[in-house]
Amino acid sequence: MSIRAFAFDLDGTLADSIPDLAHAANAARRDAGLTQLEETQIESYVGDGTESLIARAMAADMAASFTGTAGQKEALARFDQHYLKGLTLRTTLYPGVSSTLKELHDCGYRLAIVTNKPERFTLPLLKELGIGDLFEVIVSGDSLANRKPNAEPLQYAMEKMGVSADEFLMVGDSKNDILAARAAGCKVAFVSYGYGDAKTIPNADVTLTGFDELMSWLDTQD
Ligand SMILES: O=C(O)COP(=O)(O)O
Ligand SMILES: [Mg+2]
Repeated sequence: MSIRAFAFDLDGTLADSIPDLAHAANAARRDAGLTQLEETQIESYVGDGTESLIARAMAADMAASFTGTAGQKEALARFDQHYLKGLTLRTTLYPGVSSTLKELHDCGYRLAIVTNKPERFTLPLLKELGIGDLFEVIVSGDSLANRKPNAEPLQYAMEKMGVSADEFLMVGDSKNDILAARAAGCKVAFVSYGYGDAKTIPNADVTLTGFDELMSWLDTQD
């Protein structure tokens, strides 16, 4: 079966959102009287949703988890305020993303977003980046009971678009994207320019070093 539909991860795949995420996380740390962290350190905390990002960023510890303490809730509220004020101050689409998405859309492929980012950030971010109208399904980290690496968001997107797993390709930059695709039984492309650590990433069906390589890979499939 050939590919008819795509699910795209957002952070680290379509958009380089670290500068604004790091700025907001550091602003939440400043509000709590903590020192500023390097962007690269905050980058390593992204991928499991905003609550995890905040728990890790406030503790400066990858092993920290969000347990809903008063301090974490306060930090999350502060982060929300800061991030919503500047979702796209320094966030940009990666090279080739806009043109490739438009080409896929014009060719009749069905496009979805499957991100762990909460909906309150996902929807305005896609709009500000000028690509929101290209997607017929947008599944955020808090849209359903489970998020990636669970199969549920991909299964939901496939059902909404009426495509089967062998017609569906997940494109993402993290372990969660690959595990979710495997759990849902669909193919997966790993983009190596994102935030995932290639050393810890399970095997994907294809690795793309640039987003526009998707078109040439697609030509090889049937
Ligand atoms: O916000 C996150 O934790 C990650 O978002 P992503 O799933 O689009 O990479
Ligand atoms: Mg990602």
